[in-house]
Amino acid sequence: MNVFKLLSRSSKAAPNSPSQKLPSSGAVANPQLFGHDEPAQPTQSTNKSRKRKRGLVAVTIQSPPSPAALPADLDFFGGSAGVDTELDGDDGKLTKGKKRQRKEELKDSGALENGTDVVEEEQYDVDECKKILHLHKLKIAVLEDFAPQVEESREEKKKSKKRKKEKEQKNQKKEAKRQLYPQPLTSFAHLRTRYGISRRLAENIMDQGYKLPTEVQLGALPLLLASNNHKAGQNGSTTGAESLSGEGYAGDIDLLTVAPTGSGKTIAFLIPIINALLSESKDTDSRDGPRAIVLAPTRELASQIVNEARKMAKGTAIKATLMRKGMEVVERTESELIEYGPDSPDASEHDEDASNSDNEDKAVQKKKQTPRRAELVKAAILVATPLALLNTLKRKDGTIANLPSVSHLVLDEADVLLDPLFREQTLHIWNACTNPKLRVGLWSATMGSNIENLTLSTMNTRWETLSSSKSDMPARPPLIRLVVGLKDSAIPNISHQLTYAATEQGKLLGIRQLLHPTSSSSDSTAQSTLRPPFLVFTQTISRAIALHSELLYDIPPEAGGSSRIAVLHADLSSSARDSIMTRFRRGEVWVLITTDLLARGVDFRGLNGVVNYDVPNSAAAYVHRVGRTGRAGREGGVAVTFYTQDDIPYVKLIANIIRASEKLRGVKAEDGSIKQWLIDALPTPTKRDRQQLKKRGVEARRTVKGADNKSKNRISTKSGYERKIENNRRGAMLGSKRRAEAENGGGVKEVEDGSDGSDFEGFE
Ligand SMILES: Nc1ncnc2c1ncn2[C@@H]1O[C@H](COP(=O)(O)OP(=O)(O)OP(=O)(O)O)[C@@H](O)[C@H]1O
Repeated sequence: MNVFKLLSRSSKAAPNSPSQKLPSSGAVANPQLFGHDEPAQPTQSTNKSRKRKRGLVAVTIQSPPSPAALPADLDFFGGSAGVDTELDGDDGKLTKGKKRQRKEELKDSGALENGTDVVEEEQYDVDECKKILHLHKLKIAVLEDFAPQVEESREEKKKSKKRKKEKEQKNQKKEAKRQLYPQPLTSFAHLRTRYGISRRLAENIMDQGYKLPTEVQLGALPLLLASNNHKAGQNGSTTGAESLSGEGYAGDIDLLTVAPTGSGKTIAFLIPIINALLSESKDTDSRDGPRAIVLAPTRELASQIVNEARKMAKGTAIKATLMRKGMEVVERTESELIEYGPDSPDASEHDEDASNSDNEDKAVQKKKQTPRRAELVKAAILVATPLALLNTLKRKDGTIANLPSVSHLVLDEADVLLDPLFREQTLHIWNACTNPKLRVGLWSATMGSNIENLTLSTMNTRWETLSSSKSDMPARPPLIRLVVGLKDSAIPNISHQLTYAATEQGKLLGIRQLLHPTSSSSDSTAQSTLRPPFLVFTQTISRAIALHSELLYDIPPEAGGSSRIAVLHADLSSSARDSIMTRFRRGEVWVLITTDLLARGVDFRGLNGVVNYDVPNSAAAYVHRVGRTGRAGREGGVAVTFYTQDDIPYVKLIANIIRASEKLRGVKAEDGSIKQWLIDALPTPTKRDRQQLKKRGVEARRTVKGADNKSKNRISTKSGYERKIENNRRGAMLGSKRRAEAENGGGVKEVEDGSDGSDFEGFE
């Protein structure tokens, strides 16, 4: 079906003809954002200074598949060239022939050579490492300062201003010293040859069709896997980890990673965890509790991570599960038991959710039918939202149970998990992980310096507390920071449109124009025409619902009508949320209206664009919202942001992000979409403005509890005058209907027109 044609009602607008390449068309050729043009890996012939160490195995970067030019059709999220599209972990099955081919590829690259685990191979020398890391815009540094950050008083601050400047200059020099240049991972084949990861894990990575590591994988995997190997080395096996000690880091580390949206952070943290769990001693008892916990801010993101983990761990003993109500993470004494019966609300929600879960989850559900002890989570990897996990850890006396079995803690979207909204819950869970060997990973596309400080102080406090009770604490690992590209910036591979709509009505006209592009508009702006599927973000749930009902009938029946547009928000039940997500991923829904619930982490591979119907409440929120398109380096995504008079105090935040993103793309300031005159004209929001915006959103659109929010949430093209006339007319008609009914003793109309008259809404 030709979606664009149906929506534009134009015979001229052929989706394949415009020069615009869409994220939904075909597989991505290169998932990397930076350093495309130059070879990622210096070859022997081009670089004579390459050092060769030990036995050499030739490792080549496999050339990415040429993008299969799929039409921009209904299979929006259908990846090709081996990138699977399904939701659950059993997808991506390969035919025997393909499996053999994959194995051959691994074999060619040395990965399966003689069945040995670690094949010693060439290493880059320091200059080569620096060059590759620089090319891919990777910066890796040790955050050495473990001392808690002491708040200075105002006076002290003034006094020390001069001193600070000098200190900063010194620090800049120091920073250069603290930089690390570990071996970059230029091919997934190195995972076996250099780090000896499990064969099955390597195959699973290949099965997903991943050919080239993205930047964050290129930098993070060597750091984390070297750390894994270091542990294994301590147990007596020989590894290549020592070779990192010069310019990289050989020991245990905690890692804080800031990398662009859609750059593949999920597998960057999952691969080392699964590998570590696989190599940990076999006799680890699953009844001890989960060994890795991944926290994510929303249920949608958490269940996506579970799916990724299941794909990566397929065929191994490592299981991943989503935290659901009624599950237990730690054994409880009889007095602490919470009883679940068949009639409990938790049980009913669990029933609804079970359709998406694995056998293990179903087993939990069965046991819950009888009112007794809930089933203990047996999976090694537990993915949860902070509140869901904390609720199960809370004891009757208000204390929180410890999680000594957990040796890996990942905070995905760490900045939001450590933001006031989730901070308390997250820190409770972090502190409950009392294992002295706990390794922590913090991941996001945006990370304020306050989050770095909070991370350091949390680590300090935790360390001090543990050391005071344990005498045999291992040495404290350093916190390493990995930054890919420009910190806190939007991805460079999408185009941005900042559109002044003046009023709320103007925004509605604007979005209708996006829904019904004319052939002329599509021709003139072929580079940045927004095509379905796309996401529409509003500030509040009620505005999302209002916009949905306003646009419900905008899609022509021949294109699927109202079933093509849906709304998703936190007030819906879990099963309704799951069902909408599934329909959107399948391409049944083309326009999904939502709140910031879907702003972070959620991966819709072939999403063509994002509409900020209401401006986001921070620069970081903009980065995350627009990052739902342009995933894994896909070109052609469009981000449209409408703003009105009410938004003017805050728009500069977004304009600056767009400018930085275009600069990253190599667009000159004068050619960019944000002109200098606009930047000059827009007011700079104060710190207080920004804080207010973040906390409350744009005041004019806030939903205030108990107040009459009708006008704020009303989204309609009709003016107040038109609505008044309409209401009057409707009232008059209702009145005359009632009078007629009273005169005829009622029921006459029912016979006449076949309706019961209860929902009569005028002649139309
Ligand atoms: N090496 C790779 N090659 C191709 N595609 C990849 C690669 N690594 C990950 N991907 C794909 O990239 C997409 C984005 O990955 P992921 O969701 O992990 O991004 P992210 O960095 O966590 O994004 P966000 O910041 O929005 O959470 C996924 O569809 C994933 O399958």
